Parts: sequence; structure tokens; C-alpha cells
Amino acid sequence: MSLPTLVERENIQDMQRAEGLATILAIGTAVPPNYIFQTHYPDYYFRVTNSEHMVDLKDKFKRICDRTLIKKRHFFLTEDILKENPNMCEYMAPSLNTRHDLVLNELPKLGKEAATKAITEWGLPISKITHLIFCTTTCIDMPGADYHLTNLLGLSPSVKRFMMFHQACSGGGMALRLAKDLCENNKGSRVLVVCAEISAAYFHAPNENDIDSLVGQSLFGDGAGAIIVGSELDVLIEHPLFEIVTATQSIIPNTENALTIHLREAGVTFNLHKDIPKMISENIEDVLVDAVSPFGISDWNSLFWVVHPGGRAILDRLEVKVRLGEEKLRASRHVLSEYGNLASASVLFVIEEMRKTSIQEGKKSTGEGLDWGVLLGFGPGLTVETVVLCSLPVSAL
Ligand SMILES: CC(=O)CC(=O)SCCNC(=O)CCNC(=O)[C@H](O)C(C)(C)COP(=O)(O)OP(=O)(O)OC[C@H]1O[C@@H](n2cnc3c(N)ncnc32)[C@H](O)[C@@H]1OP(=O)(O)O
Repeated sequence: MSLPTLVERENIQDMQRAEGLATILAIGTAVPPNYIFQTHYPDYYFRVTNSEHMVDLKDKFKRICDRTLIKKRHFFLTEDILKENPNMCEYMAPSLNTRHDLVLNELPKLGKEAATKAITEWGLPISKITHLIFCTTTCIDMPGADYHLTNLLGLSPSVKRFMMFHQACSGGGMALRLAKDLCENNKGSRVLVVCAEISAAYFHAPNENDIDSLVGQSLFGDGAGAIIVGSELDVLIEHPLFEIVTATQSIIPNTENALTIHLREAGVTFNLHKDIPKMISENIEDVLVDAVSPFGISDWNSLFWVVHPGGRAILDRLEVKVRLGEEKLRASRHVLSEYGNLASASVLFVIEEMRKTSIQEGKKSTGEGLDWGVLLGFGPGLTVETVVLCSLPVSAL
């Protein structure tokens, strides 16, 4: 038998590719039941870390918490768990083993809760999931959370798994970028994306010489988001929510040390430069021009916006810089207020919030009635993940 010719090989490649854009087909989110109101958090945090004597630092922390515009955050960690694990409450004490042991089982379970909601909404049998992408900054272990989630959900043992460790807040956009490539290049594929974060990895006691870390303690919460992506839909069962038009990544010049995240014996530590909001806002217009001007769009207010709610100041500065109407970042501000910064999972919560309110408010499309939108994730680097989306008619849902 002769080997396939070049033409025949190209035909094989064509047959392997899907037609049409990768499309978001379902979304699910989950949070741990335990939550703390932000107004109560300074008292709680300084009490559980035995830091009540740091009166001035606590006052500063209260000021920071007030300025976050976060209402509440959900946490797997409880006061009882922290009492049983005092090394987590001592500033930078070796505690990586403790943190990993606590989180290892919980992370796939939280991911399962979000994924189950997405799979139920999607409507096809679970055996149709061909790929799984699991993204977390919370713990590094093998076999990873992708493997455990495969077992918990009962996915096929031949599901093709991708484990994305330690990608922080740009991880959600990155996972969507990978899902798009997988769907469009593998006919018939259905990709389950799960981003799950448990902030126990980066809970640290206060220290007056580490205000970056203190700022982080006012921001991060726990949550998991799941999305199913596919091309060439089964239109009788599947309901498209958003098309993924393009997905790109860029580095903001000269910001290498602005946001760094490290895995240490004390858990995940981070440095947050005070100027992160300024650095993002001053560069975002260039990113937008690259991403959406090829489609003839230059009016940023004609887009719907799914922005990673990294902190109130990031949203405020971006809104001013690109002259957005005050309602444009409503979904991002809502997620920040209700859950805090959920790192990689945040953008999935924002897109879920956008589709939910678009339906509730009788808008014509899933993107607040608009056709084109942009999803922005920000992570260490500073790295920006930009996903251009098209919304779809609500009437078809
Ligand atoms: C994990 C990832 O990959 C991506 C991420 O999302 S990382 C997280 C990104 N988020 C951020 O960087 C936070 C952005 N910042 C903010 O949202 C706001 O600055 C904030 C809510 C934290 C505070 O609000 P604000 O309007 O700046 O309040 P402001 O009154 O100026 O600051 C409060 C105090 O915090 C201090 N502060 C604020 N940000 C600081 C920072 N990054 N480092 C050190 N100190 C900081 C201020 O100096 C001030 O101290 P005093 O009260 O003693 O003067």
C-alpha cells in the first residue's frame, strides 16, 4: 500500500478541522458556602492571625478594605480550620504542605460543582466531552486536579486533559484561547474549561513591611467557573451563548516586576505594585486597537465588556482612560462586589453575570443587547489576555 500523497494528507487535515467559530455553549459557577462580609473582615483577619496588637496596621487594612468596594467574599478556610493549622496564621512560616493537604481534595470538588451546572445546562451526554482544561493558581500536584475532576465527573478515560498551573488572573482568558484552538482544529470536539481557585494558598498574616500582601488579603476570594466550548453545533440541543472570534495575548512593556507570584515554603506569595491600575489603563487602548480595529470597531462604548475585576482601582482607571459609560463595567463590578478577586475564575463569573442579566432585562443579545464585546484578563508579566466575543440572540435560548 502506498503512503498518502501531499494532497491526500491535506484532505485528512481538512477533515480534522471544524467549520465555524468556537462558541461558548454553557456556563456554570460555584463558591464555597462560607462567606465573610468585607466590613467584618479586618476584625476577623487580625483576630485569626493573632495580630490584634498591630493597631495602626489594622486601621490601614480597614481603610484598604473600605476602598475595595467588595461586599463579601467566600472562603473554604474557616476560623476552625485556621485554629487547627497555626502555621498558616504566622507571617511567612513554612506551611506549604499544610496548605496543599487542605486544598488538594477541595479544588476538584469545587470545580465539579461549577462543571456540573455547565454540563446540565449544555444538555448533551457527558461522554461527548472530548477535552478538559483545568486552570488553578492554588496548588501544584500530580496527578493534578484535571485528573481528579475527570474521575469525579465520570468523564471518559480518554478525555484529552490540559492542566494549567499557576497562571493567576490571566488564566481564564488563556484557557478560553486554548479551548478555541482545540475546538476549531478538532472536528466534533467539546471542551470543558474549569478555572478553580481556593485562596488558602495565598492567605498570609499581616506584616507592616509587606503592604502588597496586605492589599492582596483584602481582595482575593474562592470560586470556580466552568464553560463548555464547541464548534459545529447540534442545533436541536445546544444553545450558543457567545462566539469566540479571536483570542490573543500581549505583554505590557516594562512591567516585568509589577506583579510577581511565587511558590514558596510559606505558600503562594505575591508582589503587587501600587501602579498596576495605572500601568494597565495606560496600555489598554493599544491592546484594544490591535484586537478589535481589524473588525472596523473604534467606538469602545459600542462593545460589551467582560473585564477581570482585579481591584476597584483597575476598573476605575480603565473606565476613565477609554471613556466608558458608567454601566459598561457593571458585570465586572458586580462580581468584584459579591465575590472579590477570584483570579482565573473571575472572567467566567463576569461572563455568566452578563448573560444572566441580559436575559433578565429582556436584552436582545447575551452581551447586554450589543453584538461585539471584549474579555480582558490581567496577570503577571504584566500579561493581558484579550478575547474578542460576539454575543448571540437571547431569543434562541
Ligand atoms: C493575581 C493576578 O494575576 C492578577 C490580579 O488581579 S492581582 C491583583 C490586582 N489588583 C491590584 O493591584 C489592586 C488594585 N488596587 C486597588 O483596587 C486599590 O488601590 C485598593 C482597593 C487596593 C485601594 O484603593 P485606593 O483607592 O487605592 O485607596 P487608597 O486610599 O489610595 O489606598 C489605601 C491604602 O492602601 C495603600 N495601597 C494601595 N494599594 C497598594 C499597593 N498595591 N501596595 C502598597 N500599598 C497600597 C495606600 O498607600 C493607602 O495607604 P494609607 O491609607 O496608609 O495612605
